Parts: sequence; structure tokens; C-alpha cells
Amino acid sequence: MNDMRILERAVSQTDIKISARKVQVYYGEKHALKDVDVDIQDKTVTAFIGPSGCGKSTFLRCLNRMNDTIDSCRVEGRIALDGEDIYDKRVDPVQLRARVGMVFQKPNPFPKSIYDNVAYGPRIHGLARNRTELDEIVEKSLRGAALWNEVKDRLAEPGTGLSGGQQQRLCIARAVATQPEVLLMDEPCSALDPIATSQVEDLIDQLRSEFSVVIVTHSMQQAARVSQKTAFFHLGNLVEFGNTDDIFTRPHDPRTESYISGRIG
Ligand SMILES: Nc1ncnc2c1ncn2[C@@H]1O[C@H](COP(=O)(O)OP(=O)(O)OP(=O)(O)O)[C@@H](O)[C@H]1O
Repeated sequence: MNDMRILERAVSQTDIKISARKVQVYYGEKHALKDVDVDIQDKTVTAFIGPSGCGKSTFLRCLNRMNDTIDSCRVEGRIALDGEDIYDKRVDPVQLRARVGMVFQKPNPFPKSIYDNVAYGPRIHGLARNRTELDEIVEKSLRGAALWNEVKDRLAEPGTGLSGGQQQRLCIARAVATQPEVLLMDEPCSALDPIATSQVEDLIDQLRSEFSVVIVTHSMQQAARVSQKTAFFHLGNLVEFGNTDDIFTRPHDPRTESYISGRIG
């Protein structure tokens, strides 16, 4: 192998942030995800698409062990973050979820002030040595979530008093505050109006300069707008994974073709 090929290979391997191999998920007897293999690249937006019930959210929740909270759920196979098995018994799920943050479908701010919503994670993970550093993290996170200008004069007010779109950006700021390496978003715009959706989509595009974003979406237009990679799931199988442009214009699998042309789902 020549030097250039060796270099290209090294670069492409370090680009992989999360690697999943032969992942199976069961809810009791139900086999919800079958043999999923996928590599999530660093500093890239990856969209998970597919009909309702195909397993998108289930797989997303595997990536930060959120399924641990569901008693009937069993995960098999290997999922590695930077090459390390996240299901290893030495891994603390709370620490893992600071590295692999999550934003949910419905904005779920804590019943605390705007400031404390964002400061919560940095406080429990000891990311600030004093109040000045904490203030800096809160401001940077709120700026990063494109919310600072709207809330800087009302930081002590409850987060739950913000509009739906602002609450979702607050939840993004809360996730960003722990300096995650990956941000998982489960239909983050489904409760938002078109203007708030567009703000969150712009934000996703900015966030990928800092870390990987994985987004579950029912909107193919949204997947096409925000992602560089797309994974199409169907009946618990990962049918096709590739560049978003290719998935939407030249899908290989007839099931992907049927879904994107609106014949299934
Ligand atoms: N907590 C649970 N207990 C039992 N079965 C579950 C649970 N969560 C999901 N399932 C089942 O697992 C399968 C995959 O569900 P999942 O929510 O991952 O699909 P999805 O593609 O995200 O669907 P949607 O687009 O409707 O949100 C479905 O058959 C669902 O009924």
C-alpha cells in the first residue's frame, strides 16, 4: 500500500466516532432490531429515517444506553465509542450520557430557572471550578443553541415559561453544556412550528462543526436538508446506509426507493 493510501485509511478510521456491529434489541420476546451494523462519523449529521415502528428510536437509544432504563429491553452486539465498548460493565452510563447527549421529541426543561437548566450538567460533572466559569459555560451553551439573545435578561426565570421552540433550544443548550462528543436527537422538531424548526435545523448545521449529530426524523425533507449521511430502517433492519444525496437520488434497495417515493410508510 502506498503512503497516500495508508494516510487515507488512517484518516477514515479516526473519523469514526461510533461503530455498531451485529446489534440486536429485544423487548421481552419481541426482536425489535436485527443485526444492525453502522459507523457514525465524527463531525457529521446522520439521519435515521423509516416507517413508524421500524426501530429508529430504539437504535438511537442504544447509542447512549438510554434503553437501560426500560426493564424489558435487552441489547446484544457491540457498540463502540472511539473504539471502546459502551456496554462494558466498567462504563458508567451517567458519564456516557454526558459524552453522548440526547434531545427528545418533546422539549423537557427541568422545573428550574433557565440558568440552572444549563448549569445542571456542568455542576454534576464538575466542569466549572467557580461561579465565573459556570457563568461562562452557561453563556457559551446558550449562544451555541442560538438562544442567548432571547434569554440573557431573564436567566432566573423558569425554563418552562419559554415558548416551545425556545424550550427545545434550551434543551439543546443543556445537552451542549456538558461538551458532548455526540448529540442524539429524537424527532427534535416534531413539536415545533416552521420558524422554530428552521432555527433548530440551522443550529444542527452549526453544531456539526464541533461534534457528531444523529437525528431521528419522520420528515424526509428535513433529513435531506440537515444530514450528510442517512440510514433507512425497515421492520427492524437497517436496509441502507450511505451519503444522503445517494439515498435520496440513487437508492440501491427497492424498499428504500419505495419509502422515499412515498409508496411505503
Ligand atoms: N418500551 C417498549 N416496550 C416494548 N416494545 C417497544 C418499546 N419501545 C418500542 N417498542 C417496539 O419496538 C419497535 C420499534 O419501535 P421504535 O419506537 O424504535 O420505532 P420508531 O421507528 O422509532 O417508530 P416511530 O417512528 O413511530 O417513533 C416497535 O415495534 C415498538 O412497538
